[in-house]
Amino acid sequence: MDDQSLTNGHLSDPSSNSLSVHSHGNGDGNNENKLRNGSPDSFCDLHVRPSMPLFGMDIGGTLTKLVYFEPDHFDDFDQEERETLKTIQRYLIGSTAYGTTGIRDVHLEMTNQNICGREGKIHFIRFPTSQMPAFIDLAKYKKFSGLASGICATGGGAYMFEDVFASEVHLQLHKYDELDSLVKGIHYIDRYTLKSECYYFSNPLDPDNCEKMPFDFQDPYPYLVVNIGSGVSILSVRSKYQYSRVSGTSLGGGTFLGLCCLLTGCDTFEEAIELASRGDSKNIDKLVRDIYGGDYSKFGLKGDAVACSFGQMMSKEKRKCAKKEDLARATLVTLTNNIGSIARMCAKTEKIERVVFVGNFLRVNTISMKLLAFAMEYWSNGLLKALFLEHEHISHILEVDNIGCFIKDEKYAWDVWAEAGRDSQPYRHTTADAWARVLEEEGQDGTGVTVWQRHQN
Ligand SMILES: Nc1ncnc2c1ncn2[C@@H]1O[C@H](COP(=O)(O)OP(=O)(O)OP(=O)(O)O)[C@@H](O)[C@H]1O
Ligand SMILES: CC(C)(CO)[C@@H](O)C(=O)NCCC(=O)O
Repeated sequence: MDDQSLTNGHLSDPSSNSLSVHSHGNGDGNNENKLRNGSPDSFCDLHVRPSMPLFGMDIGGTLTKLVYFEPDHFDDFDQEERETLKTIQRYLIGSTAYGTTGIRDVHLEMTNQNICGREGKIHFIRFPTSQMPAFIDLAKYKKFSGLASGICATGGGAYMFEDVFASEVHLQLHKYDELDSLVKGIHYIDRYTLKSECYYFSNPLDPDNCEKMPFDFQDPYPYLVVNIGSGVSILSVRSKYQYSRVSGTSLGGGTFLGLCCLLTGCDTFEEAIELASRGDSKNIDKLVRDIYGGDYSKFGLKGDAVACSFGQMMSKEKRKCAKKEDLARATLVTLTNNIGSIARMCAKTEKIERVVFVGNFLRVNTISMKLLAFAMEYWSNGLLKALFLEHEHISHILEVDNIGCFIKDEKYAWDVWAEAGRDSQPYRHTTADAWARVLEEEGQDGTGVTVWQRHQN
């Protein structure tokens, strides 16, 4: 359905996302991003106050995701910061709903996290990006800028709202690439041992025995990531530090929601999914048997496979009696199957067997997850495995991971950054030579490493 995106991987220029550690040779435009840890250029310009140490944002095309790392204690903050933090925390943790559209997903909370040497809990908050003006007012009112000069942000909105944050909230958005963030977020989960994060559906072809099962994600390479947000990005991940965006499609979660609202008059994603859960897409789609009267055996197409999505709607009579539940279900199935089919082709081209589906389109959406599990298994004769994550919007986590770059003390900053960004090994390197050795140990090109220096306060 989206041929162009199958052939054109839209790769971000690796050199455009300026990071603290640069290993020369990454910006060779060879369709591959080497994931590097570090901070943006603006790190060099920090002065007076460091960046907001406990927050990160992912400002997407539909939803803005905010993470808050609640430290177990505030001992290492000064009095003024402590007061501001407590005010913000009272507001954030004191409630699970903010205004009419902001939500804290309590079930996603991650306890016993160690971020940059601090123990604490990670909270996940989301609100529609369309509500950004209200969030900006709130950030002004709660004096976010009293705590820091900047905040780490990813997603397209980190670029779009950069100026307004600077002028209105007096916060600099330290920008991170959204796909770098996504891959780092996924890799963060192997440190989250309290609960199994990754899962799959056993027996996806047998609805009565199809069950959610934990999947050991300790050694996952290579794998494909299909990030279903407003649109869809597909990445091939070869190692912890190497990935490429192999494809994408504009027919994504935003398309489902937009079309569903148009066709059924619903207003929210939850409503759309609820309608779909009660609908039957067979009343809307044309199946192979509606065309063949049974299977099309020569090419292995079963009679109950969809031959033509929305094909019944060619008939005026059928349109008249189409129920909104059926329309919602057909929209969901159409979008999901199309994404599944593009994912399958990418997996084949990339010679990859594990496909991790993420993105908020999958939130409260077991229908699509089971459909994807079915499609991967059925159409690949059991070769491909569809995997899912409890934190389906995993990319937020990155920003917390980068907190190390922005804490106050220069020496400590480098240490915790190294710790946070480089597995859990306690590296103690602050020079370019030392970083070059670290990169080489990890099998990366360590030549020509430069280390950005932050201005002394
Ligand atoms: N409460 C919600 N409101 C709106 N959409 C929702 C909601 N919950 C789930 N969704 C679905 O999730 C999609 C957005 O997913 P996600 O937050 O991963 O993407 P995004 O970051 O906004 O988009 P992109 O990455 O393309 O910029 C929506 O298009 C919709 O299909
Ligand atoms: C533009 C982004 C990356 C924004 O997150 C996403 O919505 C997307 O991957 N859209 C699909 C674009 C395409 O490849 O056709």
